[in-house]
Amino acid sequence: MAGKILFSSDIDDPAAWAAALRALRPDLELVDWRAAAEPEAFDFALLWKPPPGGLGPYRNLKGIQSLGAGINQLDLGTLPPGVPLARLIDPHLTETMVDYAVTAVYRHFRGFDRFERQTRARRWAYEAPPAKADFPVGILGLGVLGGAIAQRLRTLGFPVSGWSRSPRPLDGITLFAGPDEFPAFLASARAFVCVLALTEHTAGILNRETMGAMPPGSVIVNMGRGGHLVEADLAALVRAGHIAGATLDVLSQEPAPADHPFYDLPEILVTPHVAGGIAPGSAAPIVIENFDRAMAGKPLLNLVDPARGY
Ligand SMILES: O=C(O)C(=O)CO
Repeated sequence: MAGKILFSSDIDDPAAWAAALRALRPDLELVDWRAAAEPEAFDFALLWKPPPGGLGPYRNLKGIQSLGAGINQLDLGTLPPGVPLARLIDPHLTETMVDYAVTAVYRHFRGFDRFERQTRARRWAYEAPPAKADFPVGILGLGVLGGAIAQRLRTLGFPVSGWSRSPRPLDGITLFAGPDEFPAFLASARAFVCVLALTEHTAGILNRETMGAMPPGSVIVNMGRGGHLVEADLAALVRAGHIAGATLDVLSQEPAPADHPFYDLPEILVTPHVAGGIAPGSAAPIVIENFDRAMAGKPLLNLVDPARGY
């Protein structure tokens, strides 16, 4: 069915998206919000964030597709009530998230974080290469992304554990579920990779108490949302030497202000929310499928449950 799709993102390219959709479905017109006249003519929206001024004027939307696996950047409370919202899960996004997690884990595992600092300090300090058996990795969040990261790390030879709110069986991964098993999970690893959805239950889950319960020398990789981590607590635990380092792709404020304390801590590497890549060529078929479902009144793929928050 022909239709008109609103596009809004400050990081994705509207021309590339228009071309990718047109190549598959010439009857679909994608219009960037800056060029959008007649808001009531739009059927569907493809968004990283809503346009300034919100979606109120776009009264006839039948579905909204996030341009990310996460949806918190959309601020659910500001979206039109009753319009279904979908997360974006596609092979390119998953692969780029897996690549990022593996790179960050290896960087800490092989001590590149320390060697980078030693290089700048003109120091040569030999260390015997470590064994993976001594570097178990714990994954917070075992959805599509967490599951793929856990399996890849396991294939690479790391002992892997995972925690999710409800049990998610995964081959070869030591599983922990729910609040009762969280302390045992925190004791089970040396590197912790967070890919949880941000909800009222997971906000601030990496805090003084939980990171303090991790084995001394643990490292944190956060590629979920900035709201998962209490930043002042991480800074304090790094200064105290309990947490050895962190690789953070997401912060509570993005872009981070130039005076953010993490910029002064050599143990912390900040990347500018680049972990997951969205490629129009890869994701366009999923967007089209969800457009067609929305127009037919069918449930969207990767539909967000507003009560659950993801
Ligand atoms: O897909 C998302 O939500 C991301 O934040 C990717 O990094």
